[in-house]
Amino acid sequence: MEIAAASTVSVAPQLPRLTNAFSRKLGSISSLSFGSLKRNYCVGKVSASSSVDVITADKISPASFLDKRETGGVLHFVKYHGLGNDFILVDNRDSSEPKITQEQAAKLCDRNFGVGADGVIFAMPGVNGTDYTMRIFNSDGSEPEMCGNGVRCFARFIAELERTCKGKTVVLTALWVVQVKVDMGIPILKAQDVPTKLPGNKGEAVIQAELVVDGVSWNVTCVSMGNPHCITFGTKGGPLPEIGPKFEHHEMFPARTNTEFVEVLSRSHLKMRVWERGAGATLACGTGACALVVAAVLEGRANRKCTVDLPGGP
Ligand SMILES: N[C@@H](CCC[C@H](N)C(=O)O)C(=O)O
Repeated sequence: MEIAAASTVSVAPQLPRLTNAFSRKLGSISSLSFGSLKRNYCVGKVSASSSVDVITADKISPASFLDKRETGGVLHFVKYHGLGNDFILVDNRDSSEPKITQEQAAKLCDRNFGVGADGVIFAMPGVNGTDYTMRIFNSDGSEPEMCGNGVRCFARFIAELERTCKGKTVVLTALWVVQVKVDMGIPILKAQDVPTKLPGNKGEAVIQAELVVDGVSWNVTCVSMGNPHCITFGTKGGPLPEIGPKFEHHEMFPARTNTEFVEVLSRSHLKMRVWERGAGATLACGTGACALVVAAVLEGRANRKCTVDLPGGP
C-alpha cells in the first residue's frame, strides 16, 4: 500500500565522525534529496505503535540472543528502506547503550537465518544539545560513522515515534511513503581524514589517483562523507563480490572503504554500483551517491546537480 508523499523532514548531522545527531530545530537546509522511503513490516503483527512483536526468545530457546537485552525477551523493531537499502530500526531512546550487541546485530541482519537487513539503526538519546543520536551497525556488525539512507530512515522513524508520543513538533500527514531530505554536510577530502594512505595529489586530496588492485590499475578519487568512499569511473570492473572486497580491504584504506563504480551517462546523469564496507553489494548508498557526485565534479565529469541511478532506483 502506498499513499502519496506528504512529509519532509530535514536532518542536520552535527557530529559527522562518531554520531549522527538529529535536531528538532530543523531548518530548511537540505541540499541533496533522495527517493522516497518505504516501510516494510517483515514479521509478526503490527501493533498500534507501529512496532513489530517478535516471538519471545524464551519460547524458542533460553539461550536465544534476543532475551539478553530486552525485558521479556522481545525486541521491538521496524524495518525501513531507502531505495532498497534496508535497515532494522530499534527505539533505543531510553538507554545510551544499544539494546543489542554488534554480534547480535550481525545475526539479525543475516538474510537467511535472521531478519535480513543492510544494518541495524538505534534511535538513541541526544548528545551535545541535540534531541536524538543515531547509531548504526553494518550487517557484519561493524559500526560506521555515517549512513545517508540510514539517517533518512532514522528521521522517518523519529517522526513516527514523535507522532506516537504526541505533543512534539514533527508533523506526519501520511504513512507508508515519505520524502526525507538530508543535509549531508561538507565532504572531507584530506587524504588522512578520509582516511586513505594514498598520497594527496591535488593538495591534500586524492583525485584521479592510481590505485593498483590485484595487479590491475584503477583511477580513484577518495571522499569522506563522514565515512570513507573510494570512487572510480568507467565501465571496467567485474562482479561486485569479486572486486568489491579487494577495494574494501586494500592496504591503502586503513579503516576499510566503501567503493562506488560509476558510469557517466551525461554531465547530469550518473549510474553507480556500490560495494559497501561491512555490508557488501547493496541496492543503494546515500553517502556513496553524494561522494560520487563530489568526485565527478572534482574530476570535471559532471555538473554539481546530478541524478544518480542506483540499483534500487534514482
Ligand atoms: N548505506 C549507507 C552507508 C552505510 C555505512 C557503510 N556501509 C560504511 O561502513 O561506511 C548510506 O546510505 O550511506
